Amino acid sequence: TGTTRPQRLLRAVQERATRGDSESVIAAIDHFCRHQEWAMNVGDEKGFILDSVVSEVSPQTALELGTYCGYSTVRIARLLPPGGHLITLEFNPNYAAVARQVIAWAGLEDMVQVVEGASGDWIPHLREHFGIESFDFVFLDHWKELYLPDIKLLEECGLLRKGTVLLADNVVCPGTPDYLEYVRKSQSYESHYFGSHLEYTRAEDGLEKSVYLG
Ligand SMILES: O=C(NC/C=C/[C@H]1O[C@@H](n2cnc3c(NCCO)ncnc32)[C@H](O)[C@@H]1O)c1cc(-c2ccc(F)cc2)cc(O)c1O
Ligand SMILES: [Mg+2]
Repeated sequence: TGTTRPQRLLRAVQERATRGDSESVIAAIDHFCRHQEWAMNVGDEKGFILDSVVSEVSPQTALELGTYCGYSTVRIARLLPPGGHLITLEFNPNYAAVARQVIAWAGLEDMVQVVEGASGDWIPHLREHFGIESFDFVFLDHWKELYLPDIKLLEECGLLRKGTVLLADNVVCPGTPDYLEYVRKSQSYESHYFGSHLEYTRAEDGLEKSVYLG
């Protein structure tokens, strides 16, 4: 019973990054994934696109589906405006435990709430539990076949408002065909594809940005 990859990723952060310096945490994870072990973080190339969308939206309320080790959580939280807050849902307790430590190492624990549990169970309770009216920004990076059911649930729960920006990872690799068809065909969304590459590789992948029109 050795360590898990997320635990080895966390150790790389604690050994290489400076406490409280979110840029060094991001760099340490990218270094680990390029030179030690590949891991399914959004990565630096797609991460740069994520940064630009988060900076443009400057969300007061943000939601992430699928925390994993907290890499994209740190990328988003470091760019939140004053008073901004990010809720990230993660149903694997071991991943959640690693993510909390990565987020704390980056010094961003005050802006982030890691919620342990399944998105389908939690989304209907976010308003009552966290006093959220609606989300300004949603990052989707959990199981790919759940992107579509989860945004439909967000719609039904009234957690999207005119102008809410959804950003979805992996719409090419592994791919999210039903989600893509829905947001690109629906009159309720204005969608745009940002071509890029699968994290730390030369394979094609990209992010889909979809603005909810109400
Ligand atoms: O599969 C990928 N991501 C999945 C992420 C899952 C994380 O999200 C958590 N999670 C899952 N479902 C839920 C849920 N709700 C569902 C339960 O109700 N509620 C809350 N949290 C959830 C998991 O516990 C993980 O922490 C992926 C693959 C490749 C890839 C590409 C090419 C390859 F060759 C290999 C791999 C690249 C990527 O960027 C990828 O994101
Ligand atoms: Mg991903």
